[in-house]
Amino acid sequence: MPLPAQTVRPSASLQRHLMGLLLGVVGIFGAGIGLSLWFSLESTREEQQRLIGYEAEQARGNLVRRLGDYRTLLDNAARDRELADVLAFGTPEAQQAWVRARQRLLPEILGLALVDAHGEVVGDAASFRIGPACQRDLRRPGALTDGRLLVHRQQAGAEHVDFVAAVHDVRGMLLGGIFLSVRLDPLQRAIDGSILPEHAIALLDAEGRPIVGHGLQRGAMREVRLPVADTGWTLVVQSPVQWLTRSGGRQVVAGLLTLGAVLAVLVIGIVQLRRTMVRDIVSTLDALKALARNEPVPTIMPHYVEFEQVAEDINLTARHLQEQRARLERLSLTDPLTALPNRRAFETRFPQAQGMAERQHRVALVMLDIDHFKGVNDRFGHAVGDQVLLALAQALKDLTRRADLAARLAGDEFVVLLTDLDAAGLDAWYQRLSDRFRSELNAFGLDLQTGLSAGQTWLGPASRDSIDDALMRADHALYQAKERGRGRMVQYVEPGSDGAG
Ligand SMILES: Nc1nc2c(ncn2[C@@H]2O[C@H](COP(=O)(O)OP(=O)(O)OP(=O)(O)O)[C@@H](O)[C@H]2O)c(=O)[nH]1
Repeated sequence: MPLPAQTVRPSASLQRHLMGLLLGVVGIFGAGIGLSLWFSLESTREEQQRLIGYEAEQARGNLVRRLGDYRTLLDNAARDRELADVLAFGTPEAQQAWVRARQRLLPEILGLALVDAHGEVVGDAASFRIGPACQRDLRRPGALTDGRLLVHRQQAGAEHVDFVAAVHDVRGMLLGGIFLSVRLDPLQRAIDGSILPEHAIALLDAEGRPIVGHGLQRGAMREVRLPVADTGWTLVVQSPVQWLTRSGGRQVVAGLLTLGAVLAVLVIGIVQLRRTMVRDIVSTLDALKALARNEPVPTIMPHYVEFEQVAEDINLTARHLQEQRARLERLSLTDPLTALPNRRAFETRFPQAQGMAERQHRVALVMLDIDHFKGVNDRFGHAVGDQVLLALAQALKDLTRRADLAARLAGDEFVVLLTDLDAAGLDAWYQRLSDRFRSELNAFGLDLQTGLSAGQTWLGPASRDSIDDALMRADHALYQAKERGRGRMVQYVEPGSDGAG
């Protein structure tokens, strides 16, 4: 009974497995590249931030020094006893002369004036280049003492920053002050030299309005803000956002190239692995199919050592199976008692004999039957009967040539195909066979009065003769031999022709 076909559904997919592997490697590499990109971005950001921070520090230092210069100048003047005297006791002319003398010494100064204790400019404010906005500022409470720097941008081309220092008498009484307005250009120069050309810088007042600077932008810029001490001002330095430094960019490109190379190697490797594995599996499958179809089994030569043991086992099993099949084939064509070819072997060989007959060879078919064999069995037993059969088989083996064929059809019935013998040769062969049979019986120690009857016919070409017809003719002739007293060979004669019977 054929075994039911079992279907075992596999749970894992090789392709999925390999793809998973590939994705895993890509993921790890991708994460590595992402991480190094992130580090590069961070270090670029930090580096940029550090650079503009350094620029801002430089600019603030320059600015504070420059402001300090003006402040010191003013403070020194305010402490001068001569100024206190001029303010307290000087005539308007003396006060004016004091101012004019100093005005000439300071080219960057826009305005210079003396102020009384109420914040009013002493003398003609316009001639000292003190505008109404500055005068207003001077009048506000605490303007002489709070040290605030005020920026005035009302007049284009005359933008300036105001410095004020209080002047006291020897007892510390407030006499008034000295007022100084400075153009913004020196402040601009103080901060300009500290930054790279592509960077922007600006000085903002307490309300965030620009005092000096250039190029400040809103939006995606890196920025550093530093307070300018004692002023309420803020210094801002900006640079366009640079995402990656050149070396960081190179690192990322190198990482991507490495990832690409690893991917390519992996993909090629996996495709190759799959192809080679499939080839190994297909060749194994081919061998198994050939085995199942009883065809010559090709020797499996696997590519991978992992398949070596399987291939060796299949090759060995195939060899064993082939040997067993050959043995079975031999057995199926061999009579088990006499080891002569059996009826199947005779039927297999018969077309070859017909071919010979077709090629003008004389091929004789002789059917043999042991005389009174039943009686031998009955009198001496089956074992002796077997000995008799073996004696005839031995005689047939000895007296048939390689091109001939002797087979046991059944029981005590044998058949022989003989090539290239004429009638006389056949008779002689029959005689030799009978004699040999008897001597074989003697050799077995059997003294039996038995002989051989034979019926003979010539084979015709396949187109006009068949195995059944030929056997029937030989059998008919054998029957004639029995009829005529046994122990003889009779040639088949067509009914109606001479000598028929
Ligand atoms: N010992 C033995 N006997 C067999 C074997 N096969 C068949 N037989 C016997 O062979 C005998 C065949 O006898 P037949 O050929 O019919 O009769 P016979 O006595 O030979 O008579 P004739 O052929 O007319 O001379 C039967 O008794 C079978 O039982 C076998 O393998 N061994």
